[in-house]
Amino acid sequence: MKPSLKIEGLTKIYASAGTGPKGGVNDIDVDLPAGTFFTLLGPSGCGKTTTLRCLAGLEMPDAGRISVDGRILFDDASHTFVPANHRNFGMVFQSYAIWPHMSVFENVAFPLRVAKDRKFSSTEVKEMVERALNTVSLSGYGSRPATQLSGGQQQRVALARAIVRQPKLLLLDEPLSNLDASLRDEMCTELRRLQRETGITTIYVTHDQTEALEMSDKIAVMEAGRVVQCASPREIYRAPATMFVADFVGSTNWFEGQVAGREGRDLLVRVGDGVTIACRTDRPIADSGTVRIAVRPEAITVHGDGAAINGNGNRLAGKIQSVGFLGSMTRYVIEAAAWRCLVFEHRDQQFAEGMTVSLSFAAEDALVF
Ligand SMILES: Nc1ncnc2c1ncn2[C@@H]1O[C@H](COP(=O)(O)OP(=O)(O)OP(=O)(O)O)[C@@H](O)[C@H]1O
Repeated sequence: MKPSLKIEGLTKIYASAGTGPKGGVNDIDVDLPAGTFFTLLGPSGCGKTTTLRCLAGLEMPDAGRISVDGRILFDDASHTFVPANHRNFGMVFQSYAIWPHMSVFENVAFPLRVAKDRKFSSTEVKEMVERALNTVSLSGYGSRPATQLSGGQQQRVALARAIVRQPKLLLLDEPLSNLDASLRDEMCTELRRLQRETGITTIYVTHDQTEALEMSDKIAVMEAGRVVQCASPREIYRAPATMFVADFVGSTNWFEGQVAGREGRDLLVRVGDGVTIACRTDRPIADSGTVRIAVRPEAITVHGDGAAINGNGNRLAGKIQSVGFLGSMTRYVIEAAAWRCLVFEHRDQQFAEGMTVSLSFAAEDALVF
């Protein structure tokens, strides 16, 4: 696939008024093939919006280089900066900013009417607006006043306006955060469909890990102005590069213990009196010292006391502390070797509070940090 967006060493530091930490982003590298749905994911203040604003041309970076389809938009070395209105990017922000005094048609036509680099004939405008409205499933809504639309429909109008000029890049900053939960789910699916159909390279900003995992081809997890891992949703979830990523994306059980040696490909870690966890790891970890182990709640299986457990892997004795019925799964909180473990099981509830049980999980599911 041909490359689309390339960001190299992007840095934007905001001068802090006081002595506190400086905000912004530091040394961001991203290289995406055309047509990627790419998500910047991280907690509040980690630099997602700053990165997006630098891409949009709304912010002047301090250093680095940004190019789209080989066209350089920013390069500090050659003092290149293409202003926002010459980038032809579509943008949708949290407050989707639909103009209430205009019809749906005029809202979507707006970027074509104000375009400085091209004049569009009225036939072109009509065709382009109708195509955009059709893409967001709002054909026939053109003459409606924008104020007579539901929140979800207004969001679609904002999207239609963003894609009407068939932009090279679509920039979305938390576009679903003002919608209620069921509408958000629907728009998640809709956005993904729209992106696949149009093939527009999309940069999506969110702090919601579920949205990120569900929609993205690739995710960059950000922490304190830096990208700490950039990978597919599966890899981010299954092989988090740092404790921060393991903690931020999905739920994790943490154990802490002393390295007790190695057995074949496994590192053995003592996490309690006579309790050792085997962790399959390729990371270079010293044969002594303290480490932390992360195990996902769904990687653990609960067995009845004394039940035969097939196969190799880790075994811990435990006691059920609480049971929660969540419809499609059961959530157990279990005390095991003085650790509090969260377990998600898709089987119907089989164990009750206070029962003695055994937990098992594979060495491959015990990630060591
Ligand atoms: N104009 C500005 N002046 C000074 N500091 C800023 C400015 N804009 C952002 N910052 C700081 O830069 C850091 C990154 O902010 P940014 O808005 O990019 O984070 P974010 O990840 O998008 O957060 P949120 O999810 O809350 O929107 C923060 O520490 C923020 O306070």
